[in-house]
Amino acid sequence: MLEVRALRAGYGSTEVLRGLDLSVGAGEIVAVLGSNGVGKTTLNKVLSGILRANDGEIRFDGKLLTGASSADIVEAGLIQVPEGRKIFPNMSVRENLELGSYRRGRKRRSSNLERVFDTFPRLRERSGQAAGTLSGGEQQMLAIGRGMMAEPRLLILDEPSLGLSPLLVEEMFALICRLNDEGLPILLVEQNVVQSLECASRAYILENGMIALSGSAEQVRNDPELKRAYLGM
Ligand SMILES: Nc1ncnc2c1ncn2[C@@H]1O[C@H](COP(=O)(O)OP(=O)(O)OP(=O)(O)O)[C@@H](O)[C@H]1O
Repeated sequence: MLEVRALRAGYGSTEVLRGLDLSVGAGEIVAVLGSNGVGKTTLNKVLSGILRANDGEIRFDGKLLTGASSADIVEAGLIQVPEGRKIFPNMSVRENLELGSYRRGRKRRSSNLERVFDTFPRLRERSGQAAGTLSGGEQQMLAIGRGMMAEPRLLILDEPSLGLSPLLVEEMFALICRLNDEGLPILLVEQNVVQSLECASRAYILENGMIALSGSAEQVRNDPELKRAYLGM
């Protein structure tokens, strides 16, 4: 459903993405993995319409989205949960969630809210609480819940495990796997190679703005170069 071809993007004269190809099929969970500064966030900025591509193509269900506005991208169902969660700490959990559905009518908003509360009972329990008082794991759930409120056809997660304790990281990946089991396609952009490869069906390793390695999670996990560089084996 998502096809990215020969994508080039950067900041001024600094090119960060240098001809990147990737795809996500219906029902898949695909990981884009790489260490600090390889261009993961830059890729997400381009996919969400915040940063303009210099060259290449982004298609979603055949529709060309390169150069489209963020509003059109969201309308197409390509929904991103940004790195660092970007929740509003002084607003309640419910108000934060409702922002995710602000383009929908009241009825749709409230049925989306029920669906999110069913997926995240902890958010229901804390719906009236200021979002800033939630734990780090709960804030990440809130960010994902807000993404779900926008009725995603594909969910892009930018480093969802960042800053979480090991136990919460386990919980977060279990949640991501569950959302995908329920049929939601996911592009998982992560530094956590081990956990992501357990969850993903396919993976891409991003290095210097290009795909250095790709294949099934199994193939990528067993690649000798990856084992040496990322897993210290
Ligand atoms: N606004 C910007 N202006 C100039 N250069 C930038 C800007 N944002 C990022 N960069 C540079 O682009 C490169 C890729 O950054 P990017 O944030 O995409 O990496 P990343 O893989 O997401 O890393 P991290 O895991 O640290 O978020 C880095 O060298 C970074 O310094």
